[in-house]
Amino acid sequence: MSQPSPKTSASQSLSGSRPRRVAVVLFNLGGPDAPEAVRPFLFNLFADPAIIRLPNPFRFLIASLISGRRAKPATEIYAQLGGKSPLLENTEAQAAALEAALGADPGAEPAADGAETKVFIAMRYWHPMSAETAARVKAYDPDLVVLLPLYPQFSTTTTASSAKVWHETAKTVGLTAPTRLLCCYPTQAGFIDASADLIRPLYEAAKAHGTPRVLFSAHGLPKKVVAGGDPYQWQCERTAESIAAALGIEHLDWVNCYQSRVGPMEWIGPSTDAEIRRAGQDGVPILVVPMAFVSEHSETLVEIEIEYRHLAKEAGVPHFTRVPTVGVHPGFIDGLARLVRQTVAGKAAVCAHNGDRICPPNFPGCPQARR
Ligand SMILES: C=CC1=C(C)c2cc3[nH]c(cc4nc(cc5[nH]c(cc1n2)c(C)c5CCC(=O)O)C(CCC(=O)O)=C4C)c(C)c3C=C
Ligand SMILES: [Fe+2]
Ligand SMILES: [Fe+2]
Repeated sequence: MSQPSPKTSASQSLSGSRPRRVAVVLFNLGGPDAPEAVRPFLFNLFADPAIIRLPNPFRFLIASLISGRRAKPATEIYAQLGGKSPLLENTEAQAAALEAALGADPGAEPAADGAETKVFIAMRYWHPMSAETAARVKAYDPDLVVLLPLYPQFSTTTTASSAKVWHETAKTVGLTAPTRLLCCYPTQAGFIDASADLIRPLYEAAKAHGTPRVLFSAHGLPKKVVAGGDPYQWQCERTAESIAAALGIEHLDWVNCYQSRVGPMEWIGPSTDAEIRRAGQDGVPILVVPMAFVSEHSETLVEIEIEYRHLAKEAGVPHFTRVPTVGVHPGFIDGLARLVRQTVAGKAAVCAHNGDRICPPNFPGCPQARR
């Protein structure tokens, strides 16, 4: 880890000058790093007011109850991955790739003007969490902080929850540098083209088994959250249409569906399992594209790879393909680097879900329009 280079003034304002030292903070969910961590990880998740919308002490009570009940099945899920989630190591690989991409091309557009950039990780429900990362970012002493969620689509349950905790924690540790949140990028070219790139050869291979159907499968949300104004489903639909268009396959058979439901509430649909059964009835091969996740973890490596593959076999689907997440695909990483540069340059991308542009006022599905 390099030492920060000297700056003219620690409290240098951004107005009228480009930042010289930028901290990019990647937000992700976090996952248990050992079997003993599963229950406290789940407690942190269900104690989040963005997930369980109750005041305390009821929320903590419910979180304690649900995490206790869910710990056993969740531990079994993580046991299939060696007892831990691979999310942190995969996010670290993305952080290293992004840092390299940001440092590698000083001539890129828009120019970063020689700003030194360091990439950090703040997980929401397991380590490293905001408190430890905010302290490390403060020690780096940046003159700009860019918050970059590894969630292409904005949700109150993910990006907004992480941003809220980040701002509270930054205040607690005395991190006062100007901070910009890059809210979302569901149709950003780098993300979309990298996704299409990964699908194309697998689609060609699946054609040997019939005309494939592409299932763009996103993590679901309770219907109530969407009815409350969460733009996540709207943005997921835009991602699915954009990847489908980028594939450039005539008469492509595709559907947008939702996985990973937990709890008794009604969730948005159609569900991925219902779509797998329908594909079985129709006798078509399927490709499952995890379009709301950008790296591998339990929801892709267990739920899709093991559980859905098994369900597809039972349902009579002739051929099942799990498409990998974009991970460190150079097109995806370069797309993120471009968004960061735009944000640093103050040009755009504070809200990047409308391509690479700031959304017009009250643009449907834009989280900025709801403030
Ligand atoms: C697009 C990203 C995600 C949204 C939206 C989201 C909402 C959401 N999640 C739960 C409950 C659980 N999620 C769990 C795991 C998990 N969730 C996401 C992403 C989103 N969640 C990821 C990346 C992961 C995987 C973590 C890992 O494996 O490392 C879990 C734990 C696993 C399990 O028990 O199945 C729960 C529980 C809710 C309730 C919710 C919206 C209200
Ligand atoms: Fe989740
Ligand atoms: Fe937007």
